[in-house]
Amino acid sequence: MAANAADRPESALEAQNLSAGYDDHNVFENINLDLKKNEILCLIGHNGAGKSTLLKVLFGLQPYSAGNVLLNGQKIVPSPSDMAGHGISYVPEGRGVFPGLTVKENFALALWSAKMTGTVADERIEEVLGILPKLKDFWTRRAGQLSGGQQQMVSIGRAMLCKPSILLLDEPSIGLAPKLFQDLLEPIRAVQKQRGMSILLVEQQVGEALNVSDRVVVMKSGEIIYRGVPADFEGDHTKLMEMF
Ligand SMILES: Nc1ncnc2c1ncn2[C@@H]1O[C@H](COP(=O)(O)OP(=O)(O)OP(=O)(O)O)[C@@H](O)[C@H]1O
Repeated sequence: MAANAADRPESALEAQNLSAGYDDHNVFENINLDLKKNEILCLIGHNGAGKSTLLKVLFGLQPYSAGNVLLNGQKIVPSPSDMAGHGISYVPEGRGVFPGLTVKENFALALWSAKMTGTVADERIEEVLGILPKLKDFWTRRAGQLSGGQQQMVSIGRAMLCKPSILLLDEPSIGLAPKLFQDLLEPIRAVQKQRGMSILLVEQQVGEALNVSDRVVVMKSGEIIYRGVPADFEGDHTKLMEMF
């Protein structure tokens, strides 16, 4: 019997036959990727495969030359401000915290730019500190003086302030030991399940990322060469790494 459309998980953010690149060179062509509601989809692949470019295109930071982007099944032309307005947060590779500001000030700036003030702002901060309580340990320190892992936590915490329905995370593990990365991912996974958030996680630390992902997609030289679930690898993610 054919699957009923109602049985299929709904799409949150979708790339349909998408082509994009830089200058006159396409990094990928006719890519199809569907981030479902309430899932963590892990996108992995070697350096230069096109993963960050795809994330940037989906958030509207980079144009595309062909295809469509769909948000909740509706065609859109993404722009960062519209995407933020739709409850989508993007955490770029390399953290992007304001180094001269304290963690508290980094959060205040994000709340101010999202036009959140007063008790709403206080509640959002409390909520994020509940998800990532370690932030309290360095709340009044300058972000630029924190370790890589602490800065990553600030960057992700800041992205969570607007209670995103979709989170685009570009290599949050960069510069982190596997244990620190695991410590960062676990509370995010917990809140993702609790709130029903969708996360597109670009990663190279495959083992840790697979532990918290629902599905996995492998990209190689601008093409998607594999789609599956972590259980396909029976805990041996080296099989997955051999693909790229
Ligand atoms: N701003 C840019 N201008 C021109 N080419 C770029 C630019 N950014 C990326 N590229 C090129 O696009 C291709 C894909 O890069 P991209 O950063 O998307 O790959 P990636 O899979 O995210 O790699 P990594 O894992 O190293 O971050 C690479 O060949 C890269 O050199």
